[in-house]
Amino acid sequence: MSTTSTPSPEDLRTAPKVLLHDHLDGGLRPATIVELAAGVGHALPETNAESLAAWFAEAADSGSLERYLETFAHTVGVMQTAEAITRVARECVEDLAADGVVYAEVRYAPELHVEGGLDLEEVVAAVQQGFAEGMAAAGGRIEVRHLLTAMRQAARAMEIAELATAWRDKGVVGFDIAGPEAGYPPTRFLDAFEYLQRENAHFTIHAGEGFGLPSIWEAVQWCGADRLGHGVRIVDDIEVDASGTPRLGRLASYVRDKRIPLEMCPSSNIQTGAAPSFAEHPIGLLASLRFRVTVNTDNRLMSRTTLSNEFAILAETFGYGWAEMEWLTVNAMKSAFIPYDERYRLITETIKPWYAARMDHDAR
Ligand SMILES: O=c1[nH]cnc2c1ncn2[C@@H]1O[C@H](CO)[C@@H](O)[C@H]1O
Ligand SMILES: [Zn+2]
Repeated sequence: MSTTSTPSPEDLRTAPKVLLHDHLDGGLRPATIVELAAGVGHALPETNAESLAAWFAEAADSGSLERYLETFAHTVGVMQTAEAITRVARECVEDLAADGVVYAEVRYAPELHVEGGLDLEEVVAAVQQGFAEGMAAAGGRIEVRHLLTAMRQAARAMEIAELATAWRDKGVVGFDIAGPEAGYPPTRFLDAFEYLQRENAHFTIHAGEGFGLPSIWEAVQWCGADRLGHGVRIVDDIEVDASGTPRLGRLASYVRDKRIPLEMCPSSNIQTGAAPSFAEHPIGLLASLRFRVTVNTDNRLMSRTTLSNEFAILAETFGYGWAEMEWLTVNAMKSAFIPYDERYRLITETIKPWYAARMDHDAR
């Protein structure tokens, strides 16, 4: 299903895209961090926007998830007032809309934004305000929803899960856990996941990034995750023999058979050491085996990336053309946490017509 022409970065930017895994506190504009930090007296490693951008990319490029996460001290540190949070949320929507994203689920951990005296509700309200302003300014070109994250090293998952259900009709569509994976298995938060299942609510779990198969197995088979954040290590359950024939183990088969979406983030995975290189990134194998693969940014600031840039990397590395990009985009839209009729409408009215017209144009 390969198309002949390789899409240019500009083409990739205009194509309608869907983003399921993007951290609000991993996508700030460097200039905004500089301004906000000056306002609250937060000390930054660099005070000029361009040097700060380079610092984040370099510091996050450590090969370890734990060290990668240390850089968030300088984003979370300037997101402690309602005004700052609203501004960051509004700019996030603007930046995603400018990159051609038509639907996004943006996540953050409310518990990390209470150091300036806000309560959890006020944090979510501040984000919602910014999202609403950004969407209004984009004039209907983009829909953005929240996912509320609980931090694995903390013990507030149940509270955050309840916050997610309290806000479910006001912009929040799901729940997640993030932070260091090794030593913090998903079952630590089983009460929160069971609560969400009883509430008919949706959740994704960061699993198979900084730790391997046991983490994915717990996320899916104990906790009932609707989607997997990254999930790259599922390849450890796939054996490719000398003739190149892949054999799936039981967990990999289950994930593929159940169409459990994998929120893959190529650039981020290289930085944290979850994948050795773009060419060896598991997304190539998993997409060829028809897992429900989706493409995401994770942290645009730390990876100095955009969703269209992640697609450009895949186009270059694996030769993906418009057909593959449409498949990945429809996969993401099918996997979103908004109601079926809304997903269906975006697929049939926004996504499919655009790719059909584009491929038709190329075929002439
Ligand atoms: O790829 C990741 N794996 C695990 N945790 C992450 C990743 N990216 C960001 N965060 C963590 O999620 C928090 C809420 O957005 C961030 O503050 C960061 O600590
Ligand atoms: Zn993430």
